[in-house]
Amino acid sequence: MTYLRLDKIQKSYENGQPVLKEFSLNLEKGQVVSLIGESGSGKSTLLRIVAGLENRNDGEVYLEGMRIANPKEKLVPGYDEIQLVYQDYHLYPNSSVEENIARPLLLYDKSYKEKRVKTLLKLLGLEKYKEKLPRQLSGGQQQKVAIGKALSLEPQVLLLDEPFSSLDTIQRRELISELREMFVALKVTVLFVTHDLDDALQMSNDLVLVQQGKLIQKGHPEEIFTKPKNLYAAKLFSHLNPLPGDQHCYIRPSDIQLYKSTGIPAKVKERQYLVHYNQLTIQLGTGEIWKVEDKKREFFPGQKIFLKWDAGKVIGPF
Ligand SMILES: Nc1ncnc2c1ncn2[C@@H]1O[C@H](COP(=O)(O)OP(=O)(O)OP(=O)(O)O)[C@@H](O)[C@H]1O
Repeated sequence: MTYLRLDKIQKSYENGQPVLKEFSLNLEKGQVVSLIGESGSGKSTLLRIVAGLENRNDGEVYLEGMRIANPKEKLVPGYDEIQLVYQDYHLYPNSSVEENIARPLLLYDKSYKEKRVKTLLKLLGLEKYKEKLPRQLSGGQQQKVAIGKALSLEPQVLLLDEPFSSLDTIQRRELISELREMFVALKVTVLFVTHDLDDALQMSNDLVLVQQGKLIQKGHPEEIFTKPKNLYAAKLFSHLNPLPGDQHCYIRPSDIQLYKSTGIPAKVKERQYLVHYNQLTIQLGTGEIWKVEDKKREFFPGQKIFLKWDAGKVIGPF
């Protein structure tokens, strides 16, 4: 049986356009999936529906066969088994790290509570900060506390709604790799929402792309990179150069080989130093402006350049 099942979810807010359109997705136990979509594509709405915190118009959510009720059907909306973590940490400002993590366990047995909090502090590397208040911690550490708080009830499903947006790139990368290991160790099923492909790739190999409330494509990043279903999926991974005479087909900068004498001629307009290559802006004889990757860093503005690519790498038509 599928562990977490989202079945044809439909959602519109009052008098509004549909925000989610027949959205279906199946997750296995312990699977970590990154859901990527532009701002306004319905990602947060979807997570709130999965958590049982937002009413859906149609469709169902099941966790191990148990139907997740809409908030209007329940006295206390939401489920202990499904925890949602947001970007803003929702921590108790006057409680220590330890107390924050213990807070959802108020009604639990003291020895269980102590054991659980100790385990989470250790897993999250927060032992030495356990007495500190949230404001005495960095953004990354505060986010760890928020995740610890969400994990204290031993949820089976953790929903992460852009939880790292306020952190800088290095903090994000480190935190994501630590959390990824922890999620595997705890066998928790995770749906991670982001609009950042890098964050998504750091977190998991299972990607789901959402556009305007619809699931566009899901699968391994390599599959989406080589066989994107639409222009949005294709553009997520790199710039696309439109083929001359066929504006619906494209070639990626990384799939173009550069030569000094044979191939399709172009002229180098600009050169930008990037970490692994120089990005060249070039103009083709037909007038198109393209981006290409000069991995050997050998071309300069004003120079002639010649291009070749494998017809199999052409993307589209879209
Ligand atoms: N409570 C609400 N009432 C009315 N409309 C809403 C409500 N919440 C969200 N929306 C609308 O639903 C659409 C989807 O919003 P949602 O927050 O789910 O998208 P998102 O993909 O999470 O966006 P972002 O990445 O910016 O957080 C948007 O057009 C938004 O304005």
